[in-house]
Amino acid sequence: MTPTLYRAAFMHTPSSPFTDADALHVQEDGGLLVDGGVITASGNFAALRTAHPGAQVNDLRGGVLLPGFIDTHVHYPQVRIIGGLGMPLLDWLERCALPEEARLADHAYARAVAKDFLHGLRCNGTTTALVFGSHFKGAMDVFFEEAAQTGLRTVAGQVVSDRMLRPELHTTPERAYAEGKALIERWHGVGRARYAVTPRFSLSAGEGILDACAALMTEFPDVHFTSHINENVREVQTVRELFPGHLDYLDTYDRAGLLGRRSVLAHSVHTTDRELGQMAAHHCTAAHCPCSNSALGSGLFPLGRHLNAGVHVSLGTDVGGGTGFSMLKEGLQAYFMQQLLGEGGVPLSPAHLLYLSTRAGAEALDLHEQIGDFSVGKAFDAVWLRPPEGSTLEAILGHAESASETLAALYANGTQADVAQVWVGGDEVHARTGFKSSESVQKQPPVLAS
Ligand SMILES: Nc1nc2[nH]cnc2c(=O)[nH]1
Ligand SMILES: [Zn+2]
Repeated sequence: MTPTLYRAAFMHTPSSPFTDADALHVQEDGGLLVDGGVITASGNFAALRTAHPGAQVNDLRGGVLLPGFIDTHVHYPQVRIIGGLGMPLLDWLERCALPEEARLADHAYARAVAKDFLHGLRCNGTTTALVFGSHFKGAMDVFFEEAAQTGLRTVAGQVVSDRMLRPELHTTPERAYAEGKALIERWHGVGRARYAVTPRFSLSAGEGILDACAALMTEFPDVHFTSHINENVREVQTVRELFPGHLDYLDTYDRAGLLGRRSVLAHSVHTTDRELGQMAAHHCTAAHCPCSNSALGSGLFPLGRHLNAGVHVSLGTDVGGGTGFSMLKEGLQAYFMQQLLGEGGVPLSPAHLLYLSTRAGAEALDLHEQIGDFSVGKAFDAVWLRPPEGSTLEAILGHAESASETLAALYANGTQADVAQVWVGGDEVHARTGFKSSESVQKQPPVLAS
């Protein structure tokens, strides 16, 4: 097939702005040559055009092209209950989340929810997600089937628990192991799907369930692990009471043998220094979910303490405790919360926000050799942000004087309405009306005027 040369103003962070002052890479009139879904050359458009005269040009000027967003904590069964405000975590679970999760016992209902959920991801420019699944195996088969239809990259797992939720959401260690094994064998590594072993949290998963999870991870060492940790003070206190012989919340996962390079722990708001030290030693990731932490009043994420301890941090929307699928909004809320911490906060630049919503997620999932930025050899996973004509964001971008200003404006103002087109591995997975790649795109000067 003829390679495609994408012409766009693009930005990406091939390294971390937390450790590299020059992490933000910008091409104002850039070119990305894509062959077989993989970026084979990257640089200035004119130079690439000369070097590759036979390539088919896809002109994406008039917007900004970013690597596809990577959401590292989002719940599939909760898409239809986004917006339950005014409750702390445990009340919200009981009143909003769990009744809806019980409805996914019905496969037809689960399929409709999966479609809504996957649509929410892709129309917000999210190309990869670490997905907290359903308690029901059937609803997970349905989810993976639907995800394969969309072309998105998903790392997802059946959620397992054996106490303190609702009886219909409880399983046994034997069933958790058997159903997890069947799902891994059917879906892990098939197309763009991967599997994550997913106990809901230690509050609802006794030692037998955690051991069943560990057995799966021993048998299938390249699967992922995800759960919640230290989100809410009442939750932390209850876990302490349920595991009197353990040092702390992290120790409940650690002693079961669940922590490693591919472990992503969501929230981590009330984490102790001992736990941070152990998370760093195990190379775990903390998935920061700032909109959810705000909506449920869980607390202000201590980003500086995580970074100082050497804990990797990524970003998650935590739909439906969170307030929607937009990783732009999540980045902005992460910025707000560090601002609110005053001197204890980490000042986040636009480059940090881009890194947290793209490359940091790829690192969390150990997929950074394949996705997360626009380096040569990476899959072409991308989101083209192009504000609608007449929008405020269009006016702001037209007057931005630097790449950093443009990026800040995108995070401060961008919404789903600005997502014009989305690709995974070079395949178009979403196009706003009027922006199909088969249709001719209106030619406009680059937003990043030099
Ligand atoms: N935010 C959030 N925290 C949890 N802890 C256990 N389950 C959940 C959930 O569904 N959402
Ligand atoms: Zn969650």
